[in-house]
Amino acid sequence: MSTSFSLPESKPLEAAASLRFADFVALTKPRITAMVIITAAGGMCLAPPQVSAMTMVMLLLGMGLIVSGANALNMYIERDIDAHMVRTRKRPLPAGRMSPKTALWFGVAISIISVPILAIGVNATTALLGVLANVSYVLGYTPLKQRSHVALFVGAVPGAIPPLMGWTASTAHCDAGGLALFAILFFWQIPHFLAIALFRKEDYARAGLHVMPNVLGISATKQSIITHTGALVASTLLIFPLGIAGRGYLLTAFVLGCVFLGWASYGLRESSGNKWARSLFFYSIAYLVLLFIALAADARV
Ligand code: HEM
Ligand SMILES: CC(C)=CCC/C(C)=C/CC/C(C)=C/COP(=O)(O)OP(=O)(O)O
Repeated sequence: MSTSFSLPESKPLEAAASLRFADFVALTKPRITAMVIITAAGGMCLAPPQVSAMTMVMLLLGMGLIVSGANALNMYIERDIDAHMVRTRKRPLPAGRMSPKTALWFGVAISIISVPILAIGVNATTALLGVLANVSYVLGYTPLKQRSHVALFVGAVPGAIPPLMGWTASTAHCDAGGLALFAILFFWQIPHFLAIALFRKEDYARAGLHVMPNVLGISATKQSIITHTGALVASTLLIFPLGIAGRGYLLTAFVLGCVFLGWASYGLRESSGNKWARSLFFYSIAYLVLLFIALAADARV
């Protein structure tokens, strides 16, 4: 379904508006950033040689800054689109509480600062991956979102790089263990976002964004959720034969995965609507947290 529309500009900056700390925090998408940091910390704990406390601090600091910078630049580029969506219209830029220039410089500054922190404090491979993730999210995924629903698969690459960065912080190279963690995060993002795209399809259509339910339809989207959840479960099980985590993890990943697949399949019924999609999105978050707890608790290092 294509939608013709004209985008209103984000509100002009109110003269009296003073810059608030809370708005800078909002610009970093703090909840998503926190979760991304957890996946990076997980990658770091699982890789064979344990890193020093200083490397750990540098990775988490550098990761926090490079992800926050990417998110601020995403909000800068999407300020007019965000003004159209119920979910995003109260953000600092569309609401007129911050000037676009401030957001741009904030995003550029913290992205740049993060690079020497990662390169010197961690290692060159991890810094390079961070730059690749930041640039592909800001200059690849963000503009593509306005053109094609395929953007999701491009955006899932930067989203999957942080656990790999955690791994390379320890090993300095991308081997099978790091790539398995990358695969888990890559596949996890597809049902995570397609569930959101289902229960927010009207919001996305209003903003002119081409998400899968509005392009291929609801049924194809539900099928895609199941296929990618299947690939997610397979990649989580791969962790055991790779010797990264033990039987306790394997059992937990299997049970969590069966629940995910079962709930995704329940959605195939025509009557499963927004309520089901919203619950699948919430389960995706709980699933990832529990999976990483199981990984950390049963790590073989
Ligand atoms: C293609 C990749 C992704 C897309 C398109 C995406 C999109 C979104 C959207 C639109 C929301 C808001 C949901 C709502 O309230 O309606 C959201 C929430 C969330 N996402 Fe993702 N996400 C992606 C990847 C990730 C990754 C990699 C993580 C972390 C590992 C993550 C963690 C979260 C968390 C924790 C929330 C709930 C907190 C919040 O709404 O701020 N997401 N995601
Ligand atoms: C190391 C590094 C820089 C990693 C990048 C991590 C990162 C920012 C992951 C999130 C991936 C993603 C596509 C989120 C949704 O953005 P959206 O634009 O669809 O969300 P919105 O509509 O809420 O703005």
